[in-house]
Amino acid sequence: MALIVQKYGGSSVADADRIKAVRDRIKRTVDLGNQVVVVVSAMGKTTDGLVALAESVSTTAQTLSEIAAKEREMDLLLATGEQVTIATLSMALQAAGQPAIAMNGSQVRVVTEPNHTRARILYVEPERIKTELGLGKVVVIAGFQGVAIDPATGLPSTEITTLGRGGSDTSAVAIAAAIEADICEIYTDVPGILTTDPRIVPKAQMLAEITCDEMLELASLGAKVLHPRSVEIARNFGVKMCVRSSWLDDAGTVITSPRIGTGNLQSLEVSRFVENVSIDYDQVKIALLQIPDHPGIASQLFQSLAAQGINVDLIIQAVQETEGVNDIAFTIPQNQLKLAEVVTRGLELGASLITVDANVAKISIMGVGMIGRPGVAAQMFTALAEAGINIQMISTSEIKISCVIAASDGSAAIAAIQKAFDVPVSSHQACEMETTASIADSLPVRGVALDRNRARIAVQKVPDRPGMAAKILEQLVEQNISLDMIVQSQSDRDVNEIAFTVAIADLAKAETALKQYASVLGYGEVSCDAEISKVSIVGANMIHQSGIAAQMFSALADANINIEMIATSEIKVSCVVRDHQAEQALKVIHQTFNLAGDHAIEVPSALKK
Ligand SMILES: Nc1ncnc2c1ncn2[C@@H]1O[C@H](COP(=O)(O)OP(=O)(O)OP(=O)(O)O)[C@@H](O)[C@H]1O
Ligand SMILES: N[C@@H](CC(=O)O)C(=O)O
Repeated sequence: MALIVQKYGGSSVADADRIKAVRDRIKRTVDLGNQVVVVVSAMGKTTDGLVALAESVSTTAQTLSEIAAKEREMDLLLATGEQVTIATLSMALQAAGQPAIAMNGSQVRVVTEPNHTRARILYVEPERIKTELGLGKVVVIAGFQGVAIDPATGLPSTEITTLGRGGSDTSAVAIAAAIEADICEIYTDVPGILTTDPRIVPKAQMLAEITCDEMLELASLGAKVLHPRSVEIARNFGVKMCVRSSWLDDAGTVITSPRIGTGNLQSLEVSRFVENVSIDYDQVKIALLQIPDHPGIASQLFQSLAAQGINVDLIIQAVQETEGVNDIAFTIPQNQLKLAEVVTRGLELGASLITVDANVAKISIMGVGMIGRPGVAAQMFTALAEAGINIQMISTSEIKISCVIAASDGSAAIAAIQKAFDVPVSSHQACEMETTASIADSLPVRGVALDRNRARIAVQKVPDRPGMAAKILEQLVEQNISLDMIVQSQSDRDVNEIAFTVAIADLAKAETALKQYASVLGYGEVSCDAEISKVSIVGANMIHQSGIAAQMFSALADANINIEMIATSEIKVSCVVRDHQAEQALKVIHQTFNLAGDHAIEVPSALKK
């Protein structure tokens, strides 16, 4: 007998027929002798409808207190969607002779931080669930919602919170962790995790398994099949997880996590954000300043480096204040400097200047908990600034932030970061992410994701001195704005550009916050662009092969797609492109890495529309 959590997404419970199909699957699982806890989303597109309803009767909140008041009511409204599903599914089970009980987040006591519309789960009380299971019932729980803790008493209040869109996956995994379930099965409308979104590339291929790190990157990059925070909890608590179709009996995709969970059940989503810090002194930085901004430049450069077997590590391309030109900077191992310099200079790409700096080090912090927590990057930059250390280059991924600094600042930087985050130092190698089980037969690129929900902000003429990146980020952290793909490229001028992407919904708020401080902090224009998308490749085995980024850039160049920003990490390369070319970008990249299968994936919920 196993204890199983099954989560059914909106598409799986979209109407009465689907609810009956789900009922039958639950019953079959119970009849096999298992105990089952079910977590559900709102039916179909109910949540979208509720959001639209709210917008139709209210105005945009202006002040912070208006925003807070509206967000509280928004949570009360949105939480009703999931309650419809739990009650009807439980009734359907009872009618089929299966004892069941429906519970909302506050009845279970899914206790969250007191933040409306984006609360994080603090803990889930397992007692009531276990009691009902003991009585032979299926427990049907509303996902996406909880009850806020009362900061004054430290006890649960009566305030309803929601976890942010897509949050029911997170509810399911948190509940699985709390009741120590044997597995958490996520049922959706696709057969599992695919190499990309089958709605854009129908011949996307199924992955039998994927590592938590790969999944985290993909999920944060727009593969909405899993909420990134759910993967974070699964990884921290060692929850076994799989993604399957509620239309099929196929096994689906297993999310593997080699680590034994070390999380604290009393602070499920808010335990340690940063797991370790590492420093790599074997780095040389090459920067090409003011090269023409047109398709094919990055491709030519990195193809030529790859052809010589040069192992490029970080690649950063930032936006430039001058129209039509870009800066590209990258790092490579020390012993490849001469060759890389010859290759780069020989290409004559039209850069106004090529600079080489052999006295640099890369300091990185890593941790799955930093996703969606803007404060972590700011804290890192502040720690470096307080130690008087200048950051030359920044590149971020969802779970890692890397800064290039002067090699002579290395030990002071490590000490500052250790103090700020109370984390151990790992050797550079040990800090690498987990790789897939069978490196030999696993492709370097496992998935391609597209995030169309992003806008880009570039802050120009940022004085090149310690503390600037931290101060800029702090403005956004104060507004609770999450940013990603932070890119700062180094120029030889005494000013830098810092660019990053934010959710489109946060763009106006971010722009206002940054413009307010331009004169105080001494930076130049703040430019915003909502017409961009981010396309990314992810693969845990990417670090074992050179030329992967170059291959991606070439695919884009061949399709005449201009790359406007680049950021890389060990297991990911992200490019910002024009939004109208985004789907094409995803398709050509998927094709260039030969990721397509031999048949089209059916998405039943999409067929119905
Ligand atoms: N790499 C990927 N693998 C699988 N599906 C993907 C991928 N990238 C994007 N998707 C999309 O994710 C969709 C499933 O997520 P979706 O949020 O719609 O599920 P759901 O089961 O209705 O859950 P919920 O209502 O809780 O959000 C698929 O229909 C697919 O279009
Ligand atoms: N119903 C919520 C939560 C979820 O489905 O995961 C949403 O649409 O975002």
